[in-house]
Amino acid sequence: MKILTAAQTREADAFTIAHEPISSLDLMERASSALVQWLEQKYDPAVPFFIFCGTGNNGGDGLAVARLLHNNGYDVQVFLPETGQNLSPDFSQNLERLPQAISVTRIQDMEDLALEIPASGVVLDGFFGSGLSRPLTGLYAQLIEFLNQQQATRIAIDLPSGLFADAPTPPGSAIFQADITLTFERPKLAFLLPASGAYVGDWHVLPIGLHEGYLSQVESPYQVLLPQAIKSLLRPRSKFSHKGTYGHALLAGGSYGKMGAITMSAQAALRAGVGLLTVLVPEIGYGILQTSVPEAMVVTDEQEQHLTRFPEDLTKYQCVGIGPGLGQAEDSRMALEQLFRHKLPPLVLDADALNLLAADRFLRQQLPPNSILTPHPKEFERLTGPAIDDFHRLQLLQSFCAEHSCYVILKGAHSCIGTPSGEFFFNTTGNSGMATGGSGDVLTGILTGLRAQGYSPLEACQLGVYLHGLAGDLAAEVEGETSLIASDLYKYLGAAFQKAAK
Ligand SMILES: NC(=O)C1=CN([C@@H]2O[C@H](COP(=O)(O)OP(=O)(O)OC[C@H]3O[C@@H](n4cnc5c(N)ncnc54)[C@H](OP(=O)(O)O)[C@@H]3O)[C@@H](O)[C@H]2O)[C@@H](O)CC1
Ligand SMILES: Nc1ncnc2c1ncn2[C@@H]1O[C@H](COP(=O)(O)OP(=O)(O)O)[C@@H](O)[C@H]1O
Ligand SMILES: [K+]
Repeated sequence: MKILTAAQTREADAFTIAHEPISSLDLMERASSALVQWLEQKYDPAVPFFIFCGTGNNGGDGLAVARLLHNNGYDVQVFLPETGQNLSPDFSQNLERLPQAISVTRIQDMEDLALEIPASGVVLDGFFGSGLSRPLTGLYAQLIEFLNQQQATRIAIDLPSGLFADAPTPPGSAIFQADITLTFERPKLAFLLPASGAYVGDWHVLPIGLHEGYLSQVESPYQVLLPQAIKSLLRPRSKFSHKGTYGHALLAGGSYGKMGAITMSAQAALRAGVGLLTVLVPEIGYGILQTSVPEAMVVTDEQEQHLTRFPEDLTKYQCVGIGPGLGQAEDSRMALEQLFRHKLPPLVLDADALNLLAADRFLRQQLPPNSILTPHPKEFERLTGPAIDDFHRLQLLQSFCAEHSCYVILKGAHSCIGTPSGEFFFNTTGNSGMATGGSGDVLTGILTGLRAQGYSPLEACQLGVYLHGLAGDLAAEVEGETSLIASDLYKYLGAAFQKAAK
């Protein structure tokens, strides 16, 4: 699903109004009805609503929601800061439509707000949405600060006020700290990035019937990965297939004290459906791998504690994954340099393989095209140099992928796949239980297993991040986020495949 910029959202709005056709006021009514339907499913009429409105269309939504909730028996109070700003026509119309019985408090300064908001109440933020043009100051900033201190549930309409939808918000700006954000039609880019996403809380997309004629043709480099798209990528196994049908993968890594990393990758590659798996480890890993992953074949380096060379001919493998637990010894770096000189099957590079690449510009330039790299933000910035903010990091991602013709999975709460052609795909599965050592090693195994089965690099990245996160979500339902550990991720991978195929 494509993500739209604030400017594209306005175009979608205007296109829908012109081509459905529908009046702007009726479109606002449709958006507000979608909000109310969501709210009524979650809260009963005993819950009081405190609705704060700006003077644009986000405020218009707030007023329409106030009327609709009131008409359905909810206790609603409205608060309108008076800053002398222009009123949008739909705001004015909804103000006229507001039933007399609803209490409206006009606020010129904070002293006008003698208000106790009970913890059981809900605060709705309708100050600003996609029309924010500058950081909030003055009365709006003071009101946001007041609301952010309340115990009540804070819900943002469309976007937390003060947050830019698709540009960095200057640090220190006043931003509504939402518990929940109910956004229209499409998630906003800011929701998916760590600094801005921290203000959004749980977000839900409410469809409001924006025109398909616009949505299907609009160009956007940003997309979110949703279940339908993932389902269509999964290839069923065929009855007369055999282990050769599903590829032979090689996973290389492990070093003294870090054999767990490559062991978990191996488990994950197998659970991802690869036909045959060989694991290349230093001598010290032989017994460990043979005992803990009996399904895998094991070849060892003559060096006891870390890898120093790769087999000359790797062409019998359909994918080679390198990095988990590898370490950064100089002879491991040289082995990688040697490796890049040969004809190679598709590569997945993670962890210390990335750190070795980062430390050696020459090595980076030899990176075989169509490789998949899976850095977390620190590993990523070792490769590209520091990012000023999350949006700049996306620019760095775009140029790195283009320069090296590779696919990079920038890992995080919404892992982002960058492609050589400049697209970004954000994952929507996963949870903070996965912030635990070894989670990334499991992802490397999944990607290697998928790529060996013949999935294209983009398909493997999309399926890999989605299934990895889904396994985390299914594991968290049983184990809880706190107790989730990386080995749960491959244990629940089978259930994730099954759920994704439904
Ligand atoms: N298609 C959809 O998705 C639909 C969207 N809908 C809703 O419309 C919302 C967008 O509405 P909107 O364009 O009127 O913008 P909104 O955010 O209300 O504010 C603009 C006003 O605020 C002002 N202003 C800006 N920054 C400011 C600041 N820092 N401090 C003070 N003032 C500031 C700005 O003034 P200006 O920049 O011109 O000086 C202007 O007057 C959207 O989020 C959704 O809720 C639905 O109703 C229907 C379908
Ligand atoms: N808060 C979170 N929400 C969702 N996924 C997360 C979260 N934190 C971490 N993850 C996922 O867990 C994995 C962590 O990878 P990484 O940092 O490389 O771990 P390790 O090096 O310990 O294996 C990534 O795939 C990341 O997307
Ligand atoms: K808002």
